[in-house]
Amino acid sequence: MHIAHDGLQLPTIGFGTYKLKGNEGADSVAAAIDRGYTLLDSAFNYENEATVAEGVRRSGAARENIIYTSKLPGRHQAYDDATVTIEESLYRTGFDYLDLYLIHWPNPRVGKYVEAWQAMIDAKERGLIRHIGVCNFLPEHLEELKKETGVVPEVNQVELHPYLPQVEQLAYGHANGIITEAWSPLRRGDLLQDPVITKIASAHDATPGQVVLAWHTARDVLAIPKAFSPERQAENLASLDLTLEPAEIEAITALGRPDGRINDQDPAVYEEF
Ligand SMILES: NC(=O)C1=CN([C@@H]2O[C@H](COP(=O)(O)OP(=O)(O)OC[C@H]3O[C@@H](n4cnc5c(N)ncnc54)[C@H](OP(=O)(O)O)[C@@H]3O)[C@@H](O)[C@H]2O)C=CC1
Ligand SMILES: O=C(O)C(=O)[C@@H](O)[C@H](O)C(=O)CO
Repeated sequence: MHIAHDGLQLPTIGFGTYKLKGNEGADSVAAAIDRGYTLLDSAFNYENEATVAEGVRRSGAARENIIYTSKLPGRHQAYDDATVTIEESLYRTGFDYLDLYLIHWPNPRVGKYVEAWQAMIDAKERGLIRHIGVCNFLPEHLEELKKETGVVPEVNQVELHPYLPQVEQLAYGHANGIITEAWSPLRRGDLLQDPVITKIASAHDATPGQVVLAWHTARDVLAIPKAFSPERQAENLASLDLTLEPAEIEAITALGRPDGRINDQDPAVYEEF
C-alpha cells in the first residue's frame, strides 16, 4: 500500500491499459480485475477510457472497489478547455466520478500547467474527480504548483524502471508525501533478458518480470504494468509474494544508465499534446 500526504491510500501495484481497446481490451481489463487489480490507468489520449470502464462493468466489481485513473492531455491545459476535458473523460466512462485524474505531461515551454492544475482543483471541489496528481513532473514543476496554488499533487507518475531508477525524483516524492507511480515499469519488456535480472530470477525461482516488479515494490514505487493475457496479469501480481535481498535491490538499481529512457522523453524539454 502507498499513502500520500493527505492520507490517500493506493494499492501496492496497479494495471496499465495503454493500447488495450475495444472488445478484447475490455475483456482484458475485466480479467485483470478478476485477478485482483483495483487501480486502472487510462488516459484521454489512449482513446480507451470507455473500454476500461466497460472492463469494470464486465468484471462485476463494485464501483467503489476500483480506482479509475485518467489523464489530461497537453493540448487541453488552458483552464476552460481542461474543465471541459475532465467532464468529457467522465462522460466517456459513464461513471459518476473518476477516482484519480493526472496532468499527462507538464509541457513547460507552453506554460499552462498551473492553470490546468487549478482546473483540476476546481473539478475536485465539484466532485467530478476525487483525487488529483500529475505525470512526468520534475521537482521544479511540482514546486511551482505548490507555490502558485498551495495544493501538492497526491501522485506523480513518471518513467521508472531499472535502466532509469529515478533516485532523486523518488526521494523528492518520499519527502513530500507524493506517491510515485512507475510508467513502463518493465521498460515494455525489453530489459527482461538482462543477465543481472535473469540471475536474480533464477535464484528465487521467479520470472524476470516478477523480479523487476518486486524491485519497484521494495523501493515504495507503485508500478502499473500492462499485460494483455490473464496469465501475465497473474504472474505480475504474484510479484507481491517475492522479497528481494538488499544487495539484489542495489544491483538492479545500479543498472541505471544516462540513456535509459525508452524514447528520450525528458520532461524538461519533451512535449506531448
Ligand atoms: N504517464 C505517462 O506518460 C505514461 C503512462 N503509461 C502507463 O503505464 C502503463 C505501463 O507501461 P507500458 O508502456 O504499457 O509498459 P510496461 O513496462 O508495462 O510493459 C508492457 C509490455 O510488457 C509485456 N509484459 C507484461 N508483463 C510481462 C511479463 N511478466 N513478462 C514479459 N513481458 C511482459 C506486455 O505484453 P502483453 O501485453 O502482450 O502481455 C507489453 O508488451 C501503460 O499501459 C500506461 O497505462 C505508459 C507510458 C507513458
Ligand atoms: O503512454 C503514455 O501515457 C504516453 O505518454 C505515451 O505517449 C508515451 O509517451 C509513448 O508511448 C511514447 O512513445
